[in-house]
Amino acid sequence: MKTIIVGIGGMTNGGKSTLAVRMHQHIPNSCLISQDEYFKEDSVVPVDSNGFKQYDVLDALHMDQMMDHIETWRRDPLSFMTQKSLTPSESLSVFVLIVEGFLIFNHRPLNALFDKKYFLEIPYDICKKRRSSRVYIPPDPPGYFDGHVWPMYLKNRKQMEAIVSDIVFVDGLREKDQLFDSVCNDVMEIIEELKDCITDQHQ
Ligand SMILES: Nc1ncnc2c1ncn2[C@@H]1O[C@H](COP(=O)(O)OP(=O)(O)O)[C@@H](O)[C@H]1O
Ligand SMILES: O=C(O)c1ccc[n+]([C@@H]2O[C@H](COP(=O)([O-])O)[C@@H](O)[C@H]2O)c1
Repeated sequence: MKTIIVGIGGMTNGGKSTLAVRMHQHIPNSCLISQDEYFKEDSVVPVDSNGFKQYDVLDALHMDQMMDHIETWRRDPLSFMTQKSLTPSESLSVFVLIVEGFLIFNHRPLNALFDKKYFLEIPYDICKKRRSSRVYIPPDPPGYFDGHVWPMYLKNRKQMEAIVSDIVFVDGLREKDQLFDSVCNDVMEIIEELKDCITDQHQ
């Protein structure tokens, strides 16, 4: 049995969830873990001097819990799938974990686990526009994008680039189907190579 962990990182509204969900639906024996599901409760997230909640930092996330879940998958991907009510395919040779989120490459212990890293990027104006039509809980207060989200993106990206080198940057402006085809085909090629290795070992 072989495993592969694929990171779908990128800026807010870059298209991470859209791509990752579709990849999960397409790739046999894959599981999906989304960083958005690990945000701390609003009451414990600090506020800056301008009154903006500091959500766009690793400290606003339960990264310990996220790492525990990833570790559970690594120990036994088949039972992880079963626990998530996912049906394993008949060919059980390669298990795939897709990890999606805006700060996945900023957390060093997680960073070390990826076999392949993709980062979706879009320009400032498109990002601001996409974000303005999305409703978070709690919703973005007026001025939040320019006062917190964008400056933190620039800071986090700089930090990411200082600690990671092998990221494949993906243009998030590409049409959804095209974007999916290029990233998913790339991952499927890696899976096929791993399957060939397994076959060779058994011959
Ligand atoms: N390739 C794309 N082209 C145009 N719009 C997209 C694309 N990918 C995602 N979107 C749209 O952008 C918004 C944010 O997408 P989402 O996948 O939730 O982003 P993220 O998970 O990175 O925050 C959604 O309205 C989605 O439909
Ligand atoms: O999901 C939540 O609980 C949540 C609560 C407050 C804010 N967020 C925002 O979620 C953003 C990251 O998610 P995403 O899908 O936009 O990449 C980040 O920019 C945060 O400001 C998310």
